[in-house]
Amino acid sequence: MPVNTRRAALRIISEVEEGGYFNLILKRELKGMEEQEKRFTSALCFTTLENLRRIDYVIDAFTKGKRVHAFVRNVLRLGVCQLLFFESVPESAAVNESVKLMEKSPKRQLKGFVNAVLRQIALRAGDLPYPSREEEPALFLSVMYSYPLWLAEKYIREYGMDFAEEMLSYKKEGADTCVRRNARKVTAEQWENKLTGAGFAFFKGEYSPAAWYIRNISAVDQLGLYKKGVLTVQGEASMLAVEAAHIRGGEAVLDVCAAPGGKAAYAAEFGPSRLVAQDLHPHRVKLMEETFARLGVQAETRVADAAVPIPKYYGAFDCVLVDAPCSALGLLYRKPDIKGNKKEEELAALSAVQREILETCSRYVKPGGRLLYSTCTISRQENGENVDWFLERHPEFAEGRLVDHISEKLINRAKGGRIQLFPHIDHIDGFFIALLEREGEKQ
Ligand SMILES: C[S@@+](CC[C@H](N)C(=O)[O-])C[C@H]1O[C@@H](n2cnc3c(N)ncnc32)[C@H](O)[C@@H]1O
Repeated sequence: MPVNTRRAALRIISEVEEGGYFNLILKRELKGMEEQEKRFTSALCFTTLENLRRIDYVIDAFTKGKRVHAFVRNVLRLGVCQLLFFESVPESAAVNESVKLMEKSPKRQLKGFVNAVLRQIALRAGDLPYPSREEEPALFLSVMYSYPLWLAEKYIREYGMDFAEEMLSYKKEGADTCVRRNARKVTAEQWENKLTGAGFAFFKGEYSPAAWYIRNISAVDQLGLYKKGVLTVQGEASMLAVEAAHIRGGEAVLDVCAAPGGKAAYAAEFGPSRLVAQDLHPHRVKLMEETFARLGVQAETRVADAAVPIPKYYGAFDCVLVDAPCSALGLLYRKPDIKGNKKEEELAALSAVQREILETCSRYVKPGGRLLYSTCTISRQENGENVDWFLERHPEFAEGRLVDHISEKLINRAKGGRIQLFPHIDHIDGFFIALLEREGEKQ
């Protein structure tokens, strides 16, 4: 593989390290490359970021904890990544190509150091000094699967070591994109022909009747069917959250954390007479309006803080969706660039906001109506504990029968009105869904 691929990879991981968006930087750097070069560069960056803690642990062990300049560390990271995870790259190429990256750099005087460190690591590749699973279980999980130590400790505490390891070691297989048919633009009968006509290989989702997976597509927003609004990209777990709300034709529906509009657009398919979709951030409301325009969805959109009461909404909605801002731990398995940066303090702060939003928005539910609380996280603090807290304060609400509104394949996993989905068990995003019903006769 020519040196330009590794140079591009070096620029990408350096920029991500400085806070840049992986997908955007990757897209820029891949422009103009041959297909094979694109595949190698993407895989090298993805694998390096996905295994960053493990790679750094190895580098630190072989540089005896010395401070290593950021540029040199990134060169070493790419080299170690190839040595540990790329069987197709010979050891000599992994080392020599890394040394070449040093040659034209301001740190070229350290190319001997890079050469020596990588050669030592190559020699010990089958026998690296990782932490012991028995003696330091949390450190072992954190290093081997490259997650923050606090998260490994939390998962061990909440789920036990074996389950925690299954969660943290899970990797997304394949490159399938989950999409939803937009019933406004294409009938169920036309749908498969449309996908076939566009040359896609595709298959149906396992849980949601609306979920379809298209194999190996990139730049979805450039596809004709996407631009025309025939399909939209949405995770299957997110579809399940909307289905759990069992919205019926003619109902008034409010989505209080709605941008960029995925769930609200799906909610529209169930024929509400009124759909209000709001979000805190004006730029995200704009994105949502673009989504709705593309899909032909009619909704009242608004910028609003869901924690601040709107008295005219009291008792006005049959169904209120609270798809709360959350720590997104359920998505980390497919987000190599952010999985290592999550901060524990975030969780308590988010839980407080989620409670405020639940408290405020529960008032908008009509007697006999539903409050659907969802997050894309795996954190009891943000999920079950919030629902317990809410139900304790609101005896007028009770858990609904989620089993009536969720795929048969998930019935055993639902407890009362709630379900926690796990990527390593369900092979979809790690969502939490809770269906809460307000007592009283539906008018
Ligand atoms: C999980 S995302 C929503 C995804 C959306 N429901 C969908 O399916 O496309 C959470 C949203 O909550 C918004 N948000 C954060 N704090 C909020 C608040 N206090 N009030 C309203 N929206 C808020 C964020 O801007 C973000 O768009």
